[in-house]
Amino acid sequence: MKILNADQIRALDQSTIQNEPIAPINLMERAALAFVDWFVDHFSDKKTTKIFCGLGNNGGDGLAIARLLLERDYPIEIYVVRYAPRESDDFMHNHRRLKLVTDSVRYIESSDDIPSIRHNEVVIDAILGSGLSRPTEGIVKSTIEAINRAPAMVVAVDIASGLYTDQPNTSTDVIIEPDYTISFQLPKLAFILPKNGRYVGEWQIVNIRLHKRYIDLAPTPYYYTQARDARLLLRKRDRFSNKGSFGHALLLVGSYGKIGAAVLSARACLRSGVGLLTVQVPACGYAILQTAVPEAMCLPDTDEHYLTGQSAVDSLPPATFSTLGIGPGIGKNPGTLTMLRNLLPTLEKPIVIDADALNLLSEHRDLLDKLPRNSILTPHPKEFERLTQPWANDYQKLDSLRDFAKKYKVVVVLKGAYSAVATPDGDIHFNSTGNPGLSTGGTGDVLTGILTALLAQGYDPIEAAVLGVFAHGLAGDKAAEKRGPVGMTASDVIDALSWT
Ligand SMILES: NC(=O)C1=CN([C@@H]2O[C@H](COP(=O)(O)OP(=O)(O)OC[C@H]3O[C@@H](n4cnc5c(N)ncnc54)[C@H](O)[C@@H]3O)[C@@H](O)[C@H]2O)[C@@H](O)CC1
Ligand SMILES: [K+]
Repeated sequence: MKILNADQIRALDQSTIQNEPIAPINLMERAALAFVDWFVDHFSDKKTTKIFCGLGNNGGDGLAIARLLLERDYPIEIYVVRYAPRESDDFMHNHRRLKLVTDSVRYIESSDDIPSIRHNEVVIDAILGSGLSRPTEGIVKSTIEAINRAPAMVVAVDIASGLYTDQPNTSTDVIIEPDYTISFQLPKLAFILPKNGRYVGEWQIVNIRLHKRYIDLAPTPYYYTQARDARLLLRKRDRFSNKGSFGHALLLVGSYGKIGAAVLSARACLRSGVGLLTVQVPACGYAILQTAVPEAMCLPDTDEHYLTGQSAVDSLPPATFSTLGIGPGIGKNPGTLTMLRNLLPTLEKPIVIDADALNLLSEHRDLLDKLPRNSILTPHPKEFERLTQPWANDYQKLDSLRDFAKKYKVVVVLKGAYSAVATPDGDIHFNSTGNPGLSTGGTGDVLTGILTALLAQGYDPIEAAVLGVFAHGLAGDKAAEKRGPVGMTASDVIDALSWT
């Protein structure tokens, strides 16, 4: 699914109005109805609901929502925040319609007009939407502050008033802090960025049938991966395939005390469809790996505690494997650095790089230029910061992510809520699955195993990253359903992996 910017959202509305065609007021009605459908589902107990409306089309939505909820016998109080002399045409239109069913529209012009809000009430925020162009001030700001102080549930229409759709807010901006945001048709970039969490709450998209062709043609670097997108990427297996059809991966993983990382990445790789798997671990990990993961072949390194790339037994040269996954648990021993230094220039096919392999890259940046094109790097934000530099806000972080992926021609998976997959072409795919339970040791090793398996099977690296991150998050969600986000472990994530 695409994520469009505020200008494109405006143009999309216009395109819908012209091409469907539909009168603007009817499109607003459709939006209001979609909101109300959600609302009556979630707030069926008909608590007193205070609706705060601005003077633009977000306010127009609010007035239409008020009328529709009145028709459904909700106890509604309507407040219009009068911060400017003029209202939008569709606001006026809905104002007239509302007047036909109720007289009790109240106006907020000064702080004295702001009503008190009690804990068993619900607030609908329709003050400002995607038309926001400057920080909130005056009576808008005071009203937002009063709503934020109130103990009531708050539901934002389209986007929280005061939150920009696609650009950074400053730390002094006053913004609604909703429990829910119900947004129209497409997610907004603002919803996906960590610093905005409290200005978004739980968010949901409702479909208002905006012009599909406009959306299909609209250029954007931002995508949001949902189940149907992931499903399209998943390949079917040929009835006549054999284990040779799905590649032979080599994992270079583990060090003394961290053989668990090797086991987790190997198990995840096998659960993700790799044909054959060889795992090279320091000699101390040999018996552990052979016992814990009997499906994998094991190459003990000549070093007891660290990977050096030298194997005690004969093996294929790394470049002959379908792909490699390097990093989980390897540490930063000088011998391991030498291994990486010798290995990278010999490789031509994309590989997966994680954890301490990334930290070695950030400490020896000349190695970045030696990465095989389209390799997948999987940093968490701290590791990514070490590879680049600190950022002032989430938007700068995205710029930095995109620049890095383009410069080194790699795919970067920035892990976290809504993990971001940045491509060498400058696109960013945000993931929709996953939960805070994934913030536990070993889940990164699992992701490395998954991505290595997908590359080994011949998936294009961007598709592998988008699909692998989605499947990893989904398995995390299934593990959390069973154990709760607190109780789940990386092994539960592996057990919950499914590719259907
Ligand atoms: N255009 C359409 O056809 C549709 C629009 N919809 C609604 O329309 C909203 C966008 O409406 P508008 O473009 O009228 O914009 P808003 O309702 O978000 O804002 C209204 C106007 O307030 C002014 N403004 C900007 N920042 C301000 C600030 N900080 N303080 C005070 N005034 C400020 C601007 O002049 C802006 O146009 C969407 O968020 C959505 O809720 C929906 O009804 C769906 C259909
Ligand atoms: K709003």
